[in-house]
Amino acid sequence: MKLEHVPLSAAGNNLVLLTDLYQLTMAYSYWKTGNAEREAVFHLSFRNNPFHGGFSVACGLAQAAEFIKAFKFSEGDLSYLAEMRGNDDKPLFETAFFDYLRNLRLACDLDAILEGTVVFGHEPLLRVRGPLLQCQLLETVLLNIINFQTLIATKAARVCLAAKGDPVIEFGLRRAQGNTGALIASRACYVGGCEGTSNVLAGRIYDIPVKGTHAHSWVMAFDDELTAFRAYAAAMPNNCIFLVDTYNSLEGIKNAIKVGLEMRQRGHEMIGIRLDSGDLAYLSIEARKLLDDAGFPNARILASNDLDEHIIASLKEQGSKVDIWGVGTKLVTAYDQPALGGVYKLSALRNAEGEWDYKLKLSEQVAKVSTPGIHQVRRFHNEDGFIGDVIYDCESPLPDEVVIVDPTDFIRRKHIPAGTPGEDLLQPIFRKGRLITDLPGIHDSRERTKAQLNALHPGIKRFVNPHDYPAGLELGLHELKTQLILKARGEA
Ligand SMILES: Nc1ncnc2c1ncn2[C@@H]1O[C@H](COP(=O)(O)OP(=O)(O)OP(=O)(O)O)[C@@H](O)[C@H]1O
Ligand SMILES: O=P(O)(O)OC[C@H]1O[C@H](OP(=O)(O)OP(=O)(O)O)[C@H](O)[C@@H]1O
Ligand SMILES: O=C(O)c1cccnc1
Repeated sequence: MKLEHVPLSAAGNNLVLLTDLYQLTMAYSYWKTGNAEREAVFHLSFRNNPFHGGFSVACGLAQAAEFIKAFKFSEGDLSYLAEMRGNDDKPLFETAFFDYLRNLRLACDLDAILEGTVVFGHEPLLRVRGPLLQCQLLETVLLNIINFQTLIATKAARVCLAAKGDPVIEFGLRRAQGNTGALIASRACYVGGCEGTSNVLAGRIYDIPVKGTHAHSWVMAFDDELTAFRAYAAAMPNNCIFLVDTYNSLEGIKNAIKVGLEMRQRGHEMIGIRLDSGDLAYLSIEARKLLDDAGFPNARILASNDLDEHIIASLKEQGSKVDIWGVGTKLVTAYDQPALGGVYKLSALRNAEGEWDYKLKLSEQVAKVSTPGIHQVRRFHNEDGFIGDVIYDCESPLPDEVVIVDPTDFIRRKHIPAGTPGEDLLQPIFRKGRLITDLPGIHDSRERTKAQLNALHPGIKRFVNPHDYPAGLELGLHELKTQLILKARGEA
């Protein structure tokens, strides 16, 4: 049975205080200075694809939507805030602010790129529009949700690409970053392309197929390996993948074959074996020969042991005969890049005359200068797949012939001829705080990842020096940004 309501944490769905204190002190100050209700636009984006890769996979929208739906300050939350003191030992917040928070109902619009969509640096994954105070209160938790899940879905997609269509099972729970991190990592791994997880609660909560073998402790609990395999086959004849490396892998394979033949006489078939140490290329090739010669051409060879996309790719190149990959620690902890650097930036604010003031944050580094405006992303394609993404300002219609300008190097441009087909990626999800669409389920999001990766040129998916996918600013938006940079520096 699938759980009807997916709790976001042990505290239930209401995570309104899962934020940085400065969001609340700013919210209070917007309220106090009469700025709380000014209409604002923020975008959530990251600058660089993780793992030195050429693409990322968007993930986390489902949980972000759960958070927004449940957003409400409880009496307990307000009492806690009422106890906070400033450096003069007086209350940090006025009592009247708690009445404001008590009655606060989110009235923001959220537009988002769907889970499982491939995305690139600088593209807005989310656009939040609404009262300034409310948009501000969403910053930290949206970053927390989208940064981690996009990172892990991207890692999973890379591991699955390396496996070239072989099933990948996620085994990460025991070494994941806490139990909530493990659960949500299992979900992101499935969206990214894994076929299942060993994590039973993740399976129940998110409807992910749950799979597994057995541990070394099972073998060690008996006098010898053969006895252990026989006992497992007797107890669990319909789920036998024997872990063969407790003492000696080649002997272990032979013991698995012995027990597999005995199982056959009783009308059962072993699924296969698991290798968990040693040279996985050599051992899998030997295992395949032994299994085939013994009449088990369909027995599967599962490999685990500190795998990641690079080791899997190398094992494939070495001609390994592994056909299922169990990947844990390096996947769910994003071992080689533990965080995605997503940011959430204010880009437009209504002024007293009711017009938009476009906002930008300067930086010495070109890549860190934020982009002003109210953005949408149009993805262009031809019969071979995706050819380029343009970030444009919704207030100015796209020209017939689009010029995409690289946000970190304005000399690099791509021209998209008039009439090239394309779709807008940001889709309306919430209007005035109300969910207005059925979000795709986890299985659809996983299918989307597969289809999206198929539409990317292989050069963009390679692990070493991937080709840069053209994703950047529409020429008019680039020019507007340049003017605003010069103005902010007093050089206009
Ligand atoms: N043929 C291979 N090519 C590249 N990497 C491999 C190959 N075979 C195994 N590996 C990887 O090399 C690493 C070997 O790990 P390690 O040095 O801990 O040895 P081990 O065989 O696991 O020994 P232990 O008995 O301590 O578990 C693992 O990450 C494993 O996935
Ligand atoms: O290496 P990972 O990618 O993280 O995959 C998970 C690992 O966890 C288990 O080892 P562990 O030593 O914890 O238990 P075991 O006795 O069942 O092997 C399993 O055998 C894998 O080696
Ligand atoms: O089922 C397995 O083989 C498994 C589960 C968790 C961790 N390592 C292996």
